[in-house]
Amino acid sequence: MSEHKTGQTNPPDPAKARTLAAALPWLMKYHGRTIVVKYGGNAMTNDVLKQAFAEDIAFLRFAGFKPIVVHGGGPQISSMLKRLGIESEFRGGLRVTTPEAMDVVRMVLVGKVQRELVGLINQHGALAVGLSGEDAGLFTATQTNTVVDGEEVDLGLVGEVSRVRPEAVQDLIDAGRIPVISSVAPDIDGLVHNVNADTAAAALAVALDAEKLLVLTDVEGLYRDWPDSDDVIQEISPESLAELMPSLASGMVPKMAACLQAVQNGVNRATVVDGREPHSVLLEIFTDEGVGTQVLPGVDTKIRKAHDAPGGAS
Ligand SMILES: Nc1ncnc2c1ncn2[C@@H]1O[C@H](COP(=O)(O)OP(=O)(O)O)[C@@H](O)[C@H]1O
Ligand SMILES: CC(=O)N[C@@H](CCC(=O)OP(=O)(O)O)C(=O)O
Repeated sequence: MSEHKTGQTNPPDPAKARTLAAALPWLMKYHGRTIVVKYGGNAMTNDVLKQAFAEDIAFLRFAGFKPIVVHGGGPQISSMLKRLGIESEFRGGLRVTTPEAMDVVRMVLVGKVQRELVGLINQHGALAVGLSGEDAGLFTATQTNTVVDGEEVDLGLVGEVSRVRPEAVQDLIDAGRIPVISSVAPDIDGLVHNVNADTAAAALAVALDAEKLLVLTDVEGLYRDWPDSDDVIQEISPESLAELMPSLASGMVPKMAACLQAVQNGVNRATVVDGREPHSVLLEIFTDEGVGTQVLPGVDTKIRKAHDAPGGAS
């Protein structure tokens, strides 16, 4: 016996259809294209944001894109180091990493943050697979130091990516999976180094010839006159960004260096977006302008008022 329910239903909402139809140009543009998304630790501080991020990544995959997640976890590492009573400091946006701290970095990134992201994405289908730079030779690191105020600072077990073997990631993408990658990597002798996640994401985007590098963080984009946050750089060419690099501070140094490295080496565009905004990944990909800072060749620098600045759009 069949049962029929009667009662009030809402009429179909034409606005929903318009929103879907408006996405068509971007669906066509990015169909089958590789997009590397760097998810920063500062943009994963609450559950609502994390769930929205996982939905966005699954959405991209079901829309026919090839998303790859490279994740950070700086604040999560700092809080674990603090709990364990291990001191740590940042110089030039990078964590000075002792062997003792390195154990914690690896444990938090691979064992905690990566596992959590994989679990959240897999709530939308059995798609995500976690890897680190140690898996299948994905990244080889070379120890690196930094220069702060003209002086070289020894960063300990910090590496930059000197070689990428993207085959394992490519295999996963070809199988329709979503790789979720932690930024720790061995050097040629097998000693594991701490790699900034922005740096790792850029290296992978270049090696995979990605269409786009999308970097989520906890600010609206690159502020022109930081620490003043009234004016956001909306678009900038690699040449103008290279000129700006020496004036940048803290976490923006590796982030903008990563965007520059990506665009200078064949990635079509790199964008820094505000990960405090739920669904910022979809907003950036399916919107023409006004979201974050885009680094792309051949543009004049374009500035806009910050959304939360006096006189800014809201
Ligand atoms: N010019 C700038 N524009 C925006 N943010 C800046 C700038 N210079 C420094 N910052 C700092 O960089 C931070 C982002 O880097 P970081 O903390 O490493 O983020 P994430 O964890 O997302 O990688 C911002 O929260 C801000 O404090
Ligand atoms: C060398 C270095 O600084 N490594 C970073 C790795 C994590 C990271 O990059 O996390 P975010 O993306 O959240 O900043 C660190 O130890 O914090």
